[in-house]
Amino acid sequence: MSDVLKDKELDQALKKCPEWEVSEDGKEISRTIEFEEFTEAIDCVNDIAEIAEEAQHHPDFDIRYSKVILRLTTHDEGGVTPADIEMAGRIDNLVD
Ligand SMILES: C[C@H](O)[C@H](O)[C@H]1CNC2=NC(N)=NC(=O)C2=N1
Repeated sequence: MSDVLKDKELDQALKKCPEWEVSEDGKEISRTIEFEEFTEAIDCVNDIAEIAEEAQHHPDFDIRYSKVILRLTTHDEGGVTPADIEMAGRIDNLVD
């Protein structure tokens, strides 16, 4: 059975991660983090990379100078699963 969260389950789960928003197609969640400098953005990506490796669950990163856009989805399932919510929470703990 698929682990993909239904719309209502996803809305409920994101109450704990209010910085994250659902994409238009509902298949991923994203968060944007802004820094003063490019090097801070890169440091943040490196920190997140460490926990992503540990969890074997990896966000997509879009680095735009001092801004980092993170996207999470479970590729194998074609949507957002509890693994994405857990990673979003771990990222929040790291950066907030
Ligand atoms: C085998 C390995 O665990 C899988 O390919 C993992 C790797 N990291 C992953 N990361 C994310 N975000 N989604 C996945 O479906 C995924 N799959």
